[in-house]
Amino acid sequence: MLISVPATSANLGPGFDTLGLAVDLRNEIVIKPSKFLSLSTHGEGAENPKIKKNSLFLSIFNENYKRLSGKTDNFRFEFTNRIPISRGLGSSSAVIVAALSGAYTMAGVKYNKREILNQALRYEHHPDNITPAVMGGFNVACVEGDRVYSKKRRMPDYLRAVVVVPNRTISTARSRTVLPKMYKKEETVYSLSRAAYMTALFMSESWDLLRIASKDKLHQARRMKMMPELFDVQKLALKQGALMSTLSGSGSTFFNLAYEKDADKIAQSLRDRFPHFRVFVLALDNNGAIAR
Ligand SMILES: Nc1ncnc2c1ncn2[C@@H]1O[C@H](COP(=O)(O)OP(=O)(O)OP(=O)(O)O)[C@@H](O)[C@H]1O
Ligand SMILES: N[C@@H](CCO)C(=O)O
Repeated sequence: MLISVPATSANLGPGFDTLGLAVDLRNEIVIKPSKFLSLSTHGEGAENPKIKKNSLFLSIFNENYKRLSGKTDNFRFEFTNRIPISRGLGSSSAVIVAALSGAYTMAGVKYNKREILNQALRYEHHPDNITPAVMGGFNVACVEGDRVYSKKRRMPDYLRAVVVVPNRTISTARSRTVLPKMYKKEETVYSLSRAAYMTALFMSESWDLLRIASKDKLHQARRMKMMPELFDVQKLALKQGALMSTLSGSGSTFFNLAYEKDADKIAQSLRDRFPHFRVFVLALDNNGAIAR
């Protein structure tokens, strides 16, 4: 059994805990029945003993496999990690969604994506990464009770994500602590109006107005101050023709949306100026989590 889950970029500027999209950079997990529990890890984090142990995946997989099958069985798990860890590209969501998809599949229980998404909300309480990780595409999502309500729009193949991955991690839990408990009405309206406008732009493929719509006053600048070089990343990406340039999730990655024809030029400028950061040009993903 192969499970594959894409990386995701959440918030997209003003859509804090609400908007997100999937990019074509996937973690893959092969799961096979086995006499003993065994794990192998390749790629991102493979040198880190905590990641190799993958207690996040195992605890969710085991809890749900037992819930669904009534049994405790052993498996071999082969992880190929391509999503940078703790960098704002939804690495934790990918693990959660993979563990749930794996548990349902190995237990032989039929499921739909909505079921996986609602279960994933138990482990990650904001829906903006888990929704595109499950569904693919651009998603607007809200939570009511213990359910995610979301709407997906497929992304066209003439756009690219130019993703700048700094060499330092920022954990989501820590990055949420730098945010205020209360916001001024002006800041709230500034971001709320842009999140609504941005949703309309994505839904109508009006890319050229994203620069205005992607500005935010709730979280970006406050978080970027933890890594001030990010202000220069944003300035350069926009100067080179990015349609929008936003902190990806809680950081440290920067997400730039661009027309395919501009993407390589933007990426090269960013590589030249920030040689210590990794820069990827990625297609957008419309498939979300896959199990086969
Ligand atoms: N491939 C992986 N294997 C094992 N654990 C992982 C893996 N990817 C992520 N994790 C766990 O998730 C944590 C990172 O979650 P965190 O929410 O801080 O970052 P993120 O999901 O990459 O960022 P964001 O939510 O802003 O997009 C890691 O510290 C680790 O515990
Ligand atoms: N909406 C979340 C995304 C990161 O998981 C945040 O900004 O904290």
